[in-house]
Amino acid sequence: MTLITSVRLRRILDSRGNPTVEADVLTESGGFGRAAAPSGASTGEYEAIELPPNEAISAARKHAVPRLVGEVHAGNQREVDGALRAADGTDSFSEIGANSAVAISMAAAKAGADVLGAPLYQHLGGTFRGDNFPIPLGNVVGGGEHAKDATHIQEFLAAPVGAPSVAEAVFANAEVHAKAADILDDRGISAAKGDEGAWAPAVDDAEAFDIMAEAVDAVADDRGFEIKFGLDMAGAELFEDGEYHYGDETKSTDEQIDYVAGLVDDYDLAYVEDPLDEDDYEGFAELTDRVGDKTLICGDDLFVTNVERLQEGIDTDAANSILIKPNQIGTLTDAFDAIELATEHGYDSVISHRSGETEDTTIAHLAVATDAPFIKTGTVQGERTAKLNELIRIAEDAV
Ligand SMILES: O=C(O)[C@@H](CO)OP(=O)(O)O
Ligand SMILES: [Mg+2]
Repeated sequence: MTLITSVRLRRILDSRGNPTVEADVLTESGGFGRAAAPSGASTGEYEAIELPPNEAISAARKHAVPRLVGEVHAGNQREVDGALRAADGTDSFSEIGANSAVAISMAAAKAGADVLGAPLYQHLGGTFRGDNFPIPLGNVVGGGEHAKDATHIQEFLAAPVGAPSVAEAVFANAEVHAKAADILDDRGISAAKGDEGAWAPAVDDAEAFDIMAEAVDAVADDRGFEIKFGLDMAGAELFEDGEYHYGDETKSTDEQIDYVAGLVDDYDLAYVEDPLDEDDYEGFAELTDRVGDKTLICGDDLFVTNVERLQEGIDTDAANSILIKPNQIGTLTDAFDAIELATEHGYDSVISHRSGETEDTTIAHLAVATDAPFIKTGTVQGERTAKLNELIRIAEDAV
């Protein structure tokens, strides 16, 4: 029934206006799935390789499509992803591109779900999934690699930890985003938007903390549930020649650890992603030892959704949370394996978008299917709301 009979690949636009890979997968019994690859700007050094879409498409047509069509079943994700790995032959998908691989992997999953007539989250997670929903971490203010002349810290994220439902959480994050605009306005600060729709004002990081604290408190009061905030520091982007650079100011690794530990206490941060460089397991471990009982210390560029890098983190107590980006590793199978390993060791998984996105909603389904406690997929802007609105629909059983 789910034998793959056709794989089509094309270039479409992503939210930055760059071309990306979209895949259509068809099965013997007429099941259809379509998915597109996202793309990062602050990419980790150890991520799977994204090729220029033209190259990724022609290489996948040559090497992968013949191993899929008439050969594997869309309903058997490990078989599909195994064929993609075999077709590529490298650890990093440098032959067919992680962008082709992830688009095909996700499209096959959707085709498998279509044959069953089941929503994707149920196909991926089984019938007992769909009652628990992730808390959405929403990017409200930011800069770094996602916006010029804005904050050094890449993302200030609203975290509606007390929201009674996923819909309430999604609406609360949008309100925090709107409240931050009001506060900026009151202070006479104009702000463009960064790649993910967050405000990108030319303020220093200290002022951004102030604005976030005020915005989340105001919306929490109004809504009547707890809203905290967190950060993606994208530490690897700040780190150069052995120091962390904040414009003209620099911090040594020890100073950076003290700084982040102080921020966790001062602002009661719910979440800190990539506080340190992507090679610094030791620094991560020290910070986790100091504040890991009060906040999530999450590895993005540190782990790159890779089970070997995650295992090293587990062995060294480097963090207590992992960011999961399917395109960082290339297939849904690999992403699932990372989530399972994380869960087994008490790490919280945060399923994540990329700064370059499409209307694809796979990550919303992945989060529900795996019972992930968090999802990071923006606050406003169509390619972000596509996932947030899909979560609301899943909660209502309306997908
Ligand atoms: O660093 C991150 O977590 C992501 C998404 O917010 O950014 P990018 O996709 O640019 O790597
Ligand atoms: Mg990150």
